[in-house]
Amino acid sequence: MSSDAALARAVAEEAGRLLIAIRDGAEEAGKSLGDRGDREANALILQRLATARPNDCILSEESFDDRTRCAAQRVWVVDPLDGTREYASGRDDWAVHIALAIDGRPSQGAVALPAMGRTFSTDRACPARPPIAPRPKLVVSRSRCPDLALRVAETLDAETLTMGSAGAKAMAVVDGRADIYLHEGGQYEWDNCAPAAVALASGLHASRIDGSPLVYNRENPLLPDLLICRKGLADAALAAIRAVRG
Ligand SMILES: Nc1ncnc2c1ncn2[C@@H]1O[C@H](COP(=O)(O)O)[C@@H](OP(=O)(O)O)[C@H]1O
Ligand SMILES: [Mg+2]
Repeated sequence: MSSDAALARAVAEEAGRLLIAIRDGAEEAGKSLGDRGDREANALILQRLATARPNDCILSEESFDDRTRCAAQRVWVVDPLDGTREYASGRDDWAVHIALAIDGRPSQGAVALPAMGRTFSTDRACPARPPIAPRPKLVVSRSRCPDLALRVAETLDAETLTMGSAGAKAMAVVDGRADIYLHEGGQYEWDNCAPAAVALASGLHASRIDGSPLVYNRENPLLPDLLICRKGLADAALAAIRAVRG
């Protein structure tokens, strides 16, 4: 039997190949293409996880949540297509997220970036990251950039980069293309559970913006803010967030 991380990686890559094939062959575009990608990737992931781990629960962005998962220890937290609007507009910054939360902790998981041909997972060695530059790079949502992030960038004298998908942004910090990913204003557990699991496993800081731990499998899956960054920047980023929030 494969490990939970290897399962997450294999299923995320398979869903990624399906999403690429759907987009390459699609006659539809825009929202209907995004909806089809969400739906078909979700069906594939649910089927694979149910077969491989029949006793586990699943929380997916694209499935009805009857909350039976709330009593379970092991819950797969799935976003079959994160960055749907980027996927549907032909961009590369979208991801497949598959994580396993155990007792609410983001324990194992994978983030596939199919259009970039890359998959990151909790069981793969942490990539060598360059030293933190004097002017760190802070990556933010391209369509819902929070004012807080811009003000923190100013406080830290950081350069800002914009990108779609929480997974794509978090993996940019994992592989050293960016140093900080900061979000507030709304996200759900499926948007950030796999990114946080991979970030933590690769030695990064990942928390809420008040510095408290990210906790999953809550009754209400709203998890509206997060900070993922190089450990050496965490104190400065949290202090800047506190200062800006007042
Ligand atoms: N303010 C907000 N409210 C709800 N969801 C949000 C949000 N900001 C970002 N998200 C979700 O977080 C994911 C990454 O967003 P972004 O690209 O803006 O960083 C997207 O997931 P989906 O693409 O799965 O819907 C998006 O819907
Ligand atoms: Mg999402």
